[in-house]
Amino acid sequence: MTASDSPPVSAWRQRLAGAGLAPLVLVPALVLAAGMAALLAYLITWQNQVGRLERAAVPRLERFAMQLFAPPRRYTYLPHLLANDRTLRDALSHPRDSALVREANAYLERQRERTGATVLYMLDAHGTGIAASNWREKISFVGVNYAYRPYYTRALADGDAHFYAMGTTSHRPGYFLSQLVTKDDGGVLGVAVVKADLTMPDVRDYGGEVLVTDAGGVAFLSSRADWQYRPLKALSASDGASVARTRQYDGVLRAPLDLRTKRTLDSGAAIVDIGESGHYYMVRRPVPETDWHVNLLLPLEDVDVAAARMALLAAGAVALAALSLLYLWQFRLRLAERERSRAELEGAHAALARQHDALTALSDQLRVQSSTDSLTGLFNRRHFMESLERLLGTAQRHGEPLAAMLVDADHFKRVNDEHGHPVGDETLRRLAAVLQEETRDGDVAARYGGEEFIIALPRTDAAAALTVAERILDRVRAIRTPVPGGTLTVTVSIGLAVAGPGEEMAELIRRADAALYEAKRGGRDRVVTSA
Ligand SMILES: Nc1nc2c(ncn2[C@@H]2O[C@H](COP(=O)(O)OP(=O)(O)OP(=O)(O)O)[C@@H](O)[C@H]2O)c(=O)[nH]1
Repeated sequence: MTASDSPPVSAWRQRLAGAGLAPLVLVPALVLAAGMAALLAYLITWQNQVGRLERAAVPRLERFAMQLFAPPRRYTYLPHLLANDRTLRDALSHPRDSALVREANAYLERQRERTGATVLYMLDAHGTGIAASNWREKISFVGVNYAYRPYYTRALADGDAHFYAMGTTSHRPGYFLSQLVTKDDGGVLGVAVVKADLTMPDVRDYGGEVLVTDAGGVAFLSSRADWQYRPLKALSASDGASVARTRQYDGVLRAPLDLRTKRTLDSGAAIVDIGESGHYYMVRRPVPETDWHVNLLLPLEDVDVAAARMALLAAGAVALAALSLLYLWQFRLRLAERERSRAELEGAHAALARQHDALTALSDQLRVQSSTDSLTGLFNRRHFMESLERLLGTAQRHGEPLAAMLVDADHFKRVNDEHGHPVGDETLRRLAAVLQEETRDGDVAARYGGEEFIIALPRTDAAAALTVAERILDRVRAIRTPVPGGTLTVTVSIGLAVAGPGEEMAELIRRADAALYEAKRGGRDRVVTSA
């Protein structure tokens, strides 16, 4: 098949529909369209909802940081105060003097109560705790060496320091403020330290979870109790070693949270899964002056549900629209089909009507032919006999006269013999024309056989019929048929009979024939009326 003789598109469409192929093509197309719409709606809704979360997340993080770090800043003055206190300096100078140390402990205890800080303590020049506000407690800082802690080393180097860290003894995160304590001669006497615990601010209205993680990713502050002291992911070897060395999570560190990053967004935030807990939008910020991070985790279940709902709606809408279009299309096809059937029916009907007309014409023609004599155009003998039978019946019912006359050409054999058969035929046609012209409507003139004619004249009595016969004789005498060398004239003899009451048709004809015989015998070219 070439391009030029391929069927037009509409024909293909009809073929598709007709062959039942439409569902094979349309159903997958519909499913694909609905699927695409669902996907698009899902992505757009998801993006919008996450955008909304993202816009809300940053101010929450800032608020959190403010709440977290506001309290410790209140204590910046305190280490300096301790470093210059005579009692404490005395205790540092004479650490073996238990009375001085007791006095220092009591002083620190009072200051702690007054200020609300978590622990106040004094380290000697080697970093060992000499006096502490928690000296009475089971886990006291007295006697513990903190020389490796940055707040100590930095104070030695810089005079003072502030430092956020996990407490190695308390295992609680805090804000450490330190101040170098010097002797009057400038030598190092020790370091005064104030620790303010960091506590978890109230984040109930954040719509999610907040975690503060250290450099190794351990969540040391968490809005969810079961996430506290758990690394976000399994600790790296070096982080594990560091945790072991500093001993800051001894006895509290738990299994990793198993955080898996699914996607990183342009903003730097990420979509993560946390173990079996679910699916979260996660944004994190470093905490200034520390190696910590604040992490905000917002659950994405609602976003997923909203996106899925929109996807479902979009797919439904597309499916509905597509089904409506399909229905319209089918409806149009069916309309076109019906229109075509109607046109076909009308065509068939018109063809039938034409056939019917042709048959009627043929039948008329046959009827005329079957009742007509082909040479003269007059009725034939069979038709005449049927007509006479009917006319005779009518005449007798109404008591009306009916005449019958037999008209026979005289010496016609001679015409044929002398001038040939065609001249004979022409003569017969001219005789027939005279008979046709001389009879009225309602009369029936027919060729009875050979050169003999017969006429039925209803409502005609003998006298009237005689007049007609005389006129026929005259007209025949006047016929001039051209023949080689001149013209031919003919005469006819007529036998006339008028039907008697109740007379049979055969009898009437027989009497007319007898009268005709009389006319021939009487010399021809005349009319004889049956008695
Ligand atoms: N040309 C022609 N001749 C016909 C036709 N039918 C009959 N004839 C002839 O008419 C002639 C009739 O002859 P006959 O019956 O002997 O009678 P006639 O010669 O007319 O003599 P009369 O009737 O006694 O006057 C015959 O020669 C037939 O052949 C016809 O259709 N055409």
